[in-house]
Amino acid sequence: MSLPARQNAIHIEQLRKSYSESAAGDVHYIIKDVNLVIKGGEFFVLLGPSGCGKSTLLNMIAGFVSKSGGNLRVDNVEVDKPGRDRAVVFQQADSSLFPWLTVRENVEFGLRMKKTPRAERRAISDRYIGLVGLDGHEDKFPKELSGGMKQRVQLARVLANDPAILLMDEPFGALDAMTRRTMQRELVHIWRETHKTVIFVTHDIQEALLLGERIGIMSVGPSSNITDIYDNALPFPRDVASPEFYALYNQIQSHFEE
Ligand SMILES: Nc1ncnc2c1ncn2[C@@H]1O[C@H](COP(=O)(O)OP(=O)(O)OP(=O)(O)O)[C@@H](O)[C@H]1O
Repeated sequence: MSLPARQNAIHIEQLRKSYSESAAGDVHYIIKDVNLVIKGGEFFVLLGPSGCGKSTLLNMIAGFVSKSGGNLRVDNVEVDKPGRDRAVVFQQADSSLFPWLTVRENVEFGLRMKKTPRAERRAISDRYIGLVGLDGHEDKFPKELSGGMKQRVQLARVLANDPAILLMDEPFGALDAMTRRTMQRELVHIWRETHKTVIFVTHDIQEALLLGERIGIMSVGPSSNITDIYDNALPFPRDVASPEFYALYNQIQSHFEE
């Protein structure tokens, strides 16, 4: 019998994406020949400069963007559309929350769609509202919340639907530094508690090192690719002031210099 941590693995082979083909038949690839295996339960960070194709790759795994070539399988099933096993957390929580619903109603929205009984819905929303630190705010509307609180609601809503794979596209990019640090800590806590597979996109090296078990470096586009993968076995909670953290930071930064 396979262990739960082995499920939800993602296999990517020679994956390509192009949006255009010139009259001469030249193909302009955004990403080209990406090969990657992500283990179930792993926290994987995709790190790369702006415009290199991180979101494109994430949206292909989500099933929002079709591939132009290669293979992309989740649990050995080829991805060709979005699925309940995968959920995306976007940078802007505003666009994903319903302004006319309270925090609790937003968190329970997917469960309502699935016709989960009321008592069960309540128990699940209580759990995740608590997990993201929003106890006491259940009856507030999005307009009454700060940016960080809205991002927590988005995360609680995604978690309430219990996807096996969390696809996070610079989810803390719009937050102030202190809130961002708190959210990073909470995400690590949630990941260690729920054993979900996480793919987290960022262009911030420190964020990548605070979160990831492995960090995949994407090259500058076009025809972007994952050029290097770093293992990050530093213990949690990670200490940005430790010599090991600093050494790994410098190693990764050297990719983006010149
Ligand atoms: N629908 C589209 N049609 C054509 N080109 C697109 C489309 N979506 C993205 N691109 C191009 O693909 C490239 C990669 O974009 P993508 O958003 O994946 O990069 P990114 O690494 O996530 O960038 P950032 O860090 O700035 O968010 C960019 O050059 C972008 O212009």
